[in-house]
Amino acid sequence: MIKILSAQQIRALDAYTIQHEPISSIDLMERACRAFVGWFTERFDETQKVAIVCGTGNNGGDGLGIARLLKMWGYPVSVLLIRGGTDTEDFKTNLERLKGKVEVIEIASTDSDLFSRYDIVIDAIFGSGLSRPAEGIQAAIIQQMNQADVIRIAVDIPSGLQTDKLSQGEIFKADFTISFQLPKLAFFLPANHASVGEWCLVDIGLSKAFIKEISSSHFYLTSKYIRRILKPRSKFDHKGTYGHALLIAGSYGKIGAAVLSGRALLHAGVGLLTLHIPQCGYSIVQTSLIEAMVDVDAHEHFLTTLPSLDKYTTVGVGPGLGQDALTIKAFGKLLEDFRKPMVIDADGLNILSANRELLRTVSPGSILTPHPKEFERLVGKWSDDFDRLEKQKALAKQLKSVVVLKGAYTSIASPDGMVYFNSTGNPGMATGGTGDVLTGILTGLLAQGYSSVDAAVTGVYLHGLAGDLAAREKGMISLIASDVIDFLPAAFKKAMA
Ligand SMILES: NC(=O)C1=CN([C@@H]2O[C@H](COP(=O)(O)OP(=O)(O)OC[C@H]3O[C@@H](n4cnc5c(N)ncnc54)[C@H](O)[C@@H]3O)[C@@H](O)[C@H]2O)[C@@H](O)CC1
Ligand SMILES: Nc1ncnc2c1ncn2[C@@H]1O[C@H](COP(=O)(O)OP(=O)(O)O)[C@@H](O)[C@H]1O
Ligand SMILES: [K+]
Repeated sequence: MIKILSAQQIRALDAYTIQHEPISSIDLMERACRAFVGWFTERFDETQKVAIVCGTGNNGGDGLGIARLLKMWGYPVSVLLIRGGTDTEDFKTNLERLKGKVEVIEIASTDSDLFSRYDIVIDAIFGSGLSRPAEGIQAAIIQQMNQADVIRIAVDIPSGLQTDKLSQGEIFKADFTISFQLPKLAFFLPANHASVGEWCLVDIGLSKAFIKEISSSHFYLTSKYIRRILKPRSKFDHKGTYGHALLIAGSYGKIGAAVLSGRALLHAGVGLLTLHIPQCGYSIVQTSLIEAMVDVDAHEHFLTTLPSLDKYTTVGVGPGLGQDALTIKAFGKLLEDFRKPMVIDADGLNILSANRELLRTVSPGSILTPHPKEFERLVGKWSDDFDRLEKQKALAKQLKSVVVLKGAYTSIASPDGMVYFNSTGNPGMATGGTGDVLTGILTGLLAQGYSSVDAAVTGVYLHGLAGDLAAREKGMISLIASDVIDFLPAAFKKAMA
């Protein structure tokens, strides 16, 4: 799991590394420059004409160092320098080291067309030291960089983008952001995608001991972390070891949701599965999910009655349920009677939004899986992505449950204020039914005894990984929810390898 640190914590991390490794600040900067150049030279050849736009802080210092190294590699490089503010010591040193090696053009206005003779523009104006929106000459140059017909690459973070709070004003629109060691919170928020582009991390040897010790409430999920959670099977395990899940899903015209969810639940490793469905779904489910048992509702078309709940380890509820008055009543009774953690999705969430008194009865430790529209119904409109994140944390705390907000970088908020951003998944999964698949996986993991947070984190990761493996074979456009289920076994194998 990778910690996501605030701008202030990143500064402290830099300072700690310098003091305790120990390494001089300029040598650390040189390491950052080399790491950037390592990434760059693997992708672009020496025919590319490169402009590096530098400010006068340490991000600008990085830019100058990168210019010197790229020149050594044989790239045609120019530095465009924007004066203003105080020059940092490492900036000054790197400017000195550049003398006679690379052309440095000081730019004081944007009158001329600065970028038409370049193929690639590297942005080193502001890094994590940005303290207010870019304005004046910096803003005008960022604007011109954004309009130029070039490949845009940001050093550490796009200039103008705040690391951990709402950004305003002109922001560099990177095709690639090469970030030093740790990702920034800003990278995970939808509104920043156009600025951050495709991002990657390069290791610059910042203190691992400091990173381990420092507290953070934001994390980025890694395969290593998931492998540690997943439990291998033991010789004498039997189906009772892995729980009996009850899935309440489907209504007339939406029995497919129950089938998708149920299939995923079985492949997630549950011991036993019973589906509770309306009568119209009986033959469909019995023929398509032969491993599952079926309990039939009193109603032909939707949920109105509940089976006896005692024997179930956990419940997954919501996909394709509909919102008939009788369904709402049965759902309310389910929340009241089943006091163990359960997974609530789709119409389960919509019913909660429309019948807010039911929120009080959500069993602590449950997992709620809204997509952004369902989340808006639950918490109201948000003013920006940071506000949305706060609302997600608040709901998790209020319900003492895990709130999984689905989308790119699905975020998982735990009741104790932690947020985990998922690293798997792709836009091929933006297709009907993939959410139902996730509900099945999460219910399956809860049934097997994983804690709610572990089940949510692991399930979201595996769901995305299955989607990635499916997309590799089928492509994103043709990918359907069933493909995600088909690749779930491969995802489990890969995650546990
Ligand atoms: N030893 C270190 O501290 C290392 C720092 N590194 C680089 O240093 C960067 C951070 O450097 P700095 O802290 O010097 O800051 P920046 O280079 O990000 O910012 C430059 C300066 O601009 C000022 N400023 C902020 N917002 C402004 C605005 N809107 N308009 C005008 N001026 C503004 C700031 O006060 C700061 O002095 C990182 O992003 C990274 O690129 C790397 O070299 C790795 C090592
Ligand atoms: N652009 C994307 N990147 C990664 N994952 C995505 C993307 N779009 C959708 N997904 C994933 O697909 C699933 C969609 O769920 P949902 O909207 O509930 O679908 P449905 O209700 O049709 O089942 C979520 O798990 C979401 O994270
Ligand atoms: K930058």
